[in-house]
Amino acid sequence: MAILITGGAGYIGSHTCVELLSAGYEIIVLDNFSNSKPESLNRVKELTGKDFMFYEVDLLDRIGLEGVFQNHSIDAVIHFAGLKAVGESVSIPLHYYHNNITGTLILCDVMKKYGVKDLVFSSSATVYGMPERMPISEDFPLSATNPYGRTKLMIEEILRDLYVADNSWSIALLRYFNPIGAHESGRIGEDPNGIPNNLMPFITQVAVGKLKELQVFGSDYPTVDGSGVRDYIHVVDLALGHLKALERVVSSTGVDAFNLGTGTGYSVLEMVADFEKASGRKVPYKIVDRRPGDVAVCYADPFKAKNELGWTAERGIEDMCKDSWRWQEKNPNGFETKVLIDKNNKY
Ligand SMILES: NC(=O)c1ccc[n+]([C@@H]2O[C@H](COP(=O)([O-])OP(=O)(O)OC[C@H]3O[C@@H](n4cnc5c(N)ncnc54)[C@H](O)[C@@H]3O)[C@@H](O)[C@H]2O)c1
Ligand SMILES: O=c1ccn([C@@H]2O[C@H](COP(=O)(O)OP(=O)(O)O[C@H]3O[C@H](CO)[C@H](O)[C@H](O)[C@H]3O)[C@@H](O)[C@H]2O)c(=O)[nH]1
Repeated sequence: MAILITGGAGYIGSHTCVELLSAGYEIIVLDNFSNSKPESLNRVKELTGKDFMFYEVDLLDRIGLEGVFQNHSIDAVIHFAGLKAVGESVSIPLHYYHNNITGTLILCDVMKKYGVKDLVFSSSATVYGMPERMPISEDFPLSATNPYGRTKLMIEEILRDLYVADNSWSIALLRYFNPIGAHESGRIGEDPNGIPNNLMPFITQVAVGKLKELQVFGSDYPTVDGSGVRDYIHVVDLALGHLKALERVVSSTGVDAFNLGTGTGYSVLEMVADFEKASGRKVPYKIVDRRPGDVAVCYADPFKAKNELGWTAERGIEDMCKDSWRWQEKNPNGFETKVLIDKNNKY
């Protein structure tokens, strides 16, 4: 079976490519490298010993995208491509709406034209807005608190409308909780641009000495120690969730949402302690004010994914911390390989 992976050079996409290739799927990867590096795909090849086709194409480039569908007989699409930084989405909302929503509209239209109607979409737990209770199940009310979250919510609704209009589509909306960790080889992992927004890459960059100290956003939440609680999930477990969702979309029709989380929450201070234990490094931190827009606690009810997809997260917090650290320690500059320049400025 041939699967098109949009955004396949990114953090979750590259780990999913490894699992798909290892399971024997043929993959075709598309990315515009707006938030990733070609080196991640070289390493996917290295890790699996398998080759695949890659296209440097932007989803907004309809002609380029059609070229991919003309060259390959695609059976299904896993759609990761999108911009994901919450703060940036508040500053440049039009760019986020255009990239994420128009990109998805063009993708679906081209899929329709080429008779490909099986789709796995990267949604997010952010579509639950400020939930009133925990754990969060898929039937909770949906809302968004920033433009990024609204793109996910709008795309979910667009995909539901698409199914209503043509019920031969088969779509899985995967609502990820907080992906962390890396492939256990330490060859691929998360490589954020600039100062990380998310907790784990910030912690690893403090531990490796690139950043001075972690700022813990808030110590007065109604949680075990006052810091925010989240459902951290190992990126390899998340990747494996996509294989299960893929099996479902290719064998049925409908549109359905699934939480991909572990069902267990950890506080920021617990994460710091677990990371220090797993890495043997100190993570200096200071407590600062709450970050605007953050919820106190967020964790999944993962029952539906277990029941209907046969998927459960298996890797625990120790593996998540160890693997995040191995990746950071072996690749202090992410995928940027050192380039030696001689005195004549020649490579
Ligand atoms: N990482 C998280 O915490 C998280 C949580 C929930 C949902 N998600 C969603 O999962 C998906 C993957 O996330 P990730 O963490 O791997 O992010 P990522 O930025 O590492 O990967 C996304 C990839 O999509 C590519 N891309 C973006 N716009 C594109 C376009 N117009 N055309 C072609 N390629 C494009 C980027 O270059 C990048 O390689 C995203 O849709 C994201 O919103 C991520
Ligand atoms: O430097 C930091 C960064 C984060 N945190 C805290 O660590 C926890 C996790 O924060 P992240 O930024 O890593 O993750 P969020 O849960 O805030 O958000 C992430 O997960 C959401 C889904 O649950 C959405 O997908 C969102 O886009 C994505 O960034 C929060 O309590 C946050 O306040 C800190 O204390 N210091």
